[in-house]
Amino acid sequence: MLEVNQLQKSFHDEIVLQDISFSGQPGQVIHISGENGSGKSTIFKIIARILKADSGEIHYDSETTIGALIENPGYLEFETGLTNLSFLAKLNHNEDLEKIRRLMADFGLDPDNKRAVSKYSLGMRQKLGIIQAIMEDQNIVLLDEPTRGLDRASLNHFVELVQQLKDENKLVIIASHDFQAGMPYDKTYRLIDGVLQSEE
Ligand SMILES: Nc1ncnc2c1ncn2[C@@H]1O[C@H](COP(=O)(O)OP(=O)(O)OP(=O)(O)O)[C@@H](O)[C@H]1O
Repeated sequence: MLEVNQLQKSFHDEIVLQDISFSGQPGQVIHISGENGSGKSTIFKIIARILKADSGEIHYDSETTIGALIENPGYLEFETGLTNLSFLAKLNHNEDLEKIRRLMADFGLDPDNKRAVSKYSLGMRQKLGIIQAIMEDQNIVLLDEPTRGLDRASLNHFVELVQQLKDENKLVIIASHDFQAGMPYDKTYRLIDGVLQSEE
């Protein structure tokens, strides 16, 4: 479903990705760990086609949709969380308001709360970002440091959410510094010096 072959990427003279190859299938959960600046976000940006690799190839089916939480997504700061998510889904003509409301409520965000996103905490913003990456039933879900700022209950819900995505046959790829206990990982990699090392 996703094939990543021999990606290379440099910024100016700095080689960030030397040789990145891996593949993922529907229903798999993949973890990529690595230190700050090792290139995790760069891999996601290339898969999401925000950034071009210097060489190498990415293959996925033409009907595949990608959801992504990468770095700090921008929002309409003076609007509510629900308005923001609904707006983003409408841009793709793919709004399922009931689903958005349910995803928010399940994650402890009251969809009817009138608080503007500018007043959201880091964890609340992360939840919006995670919901945005899955609310349109995307087939491949890329989550970059998704658990930043999440409290214990939200972490537990996140683990359940990833299991649900797996059960729904999504391919979920998570990048983070550390290993989250209880996650249903099928493959784990460590990104070191621009190369992915399998941890199995
Ligand atoms: N647009 C860019 N221009 C120049 N250098 C960049 C650019 N994007 C990333 N880099 C550099 O590439 C390296 C990898 O960055 P990247 O954000 O992919 O790492 P990361 O593993 O996601 O880091 P973190 O864990 O801190 O989020 C860093 O040295 C960064 O400074």
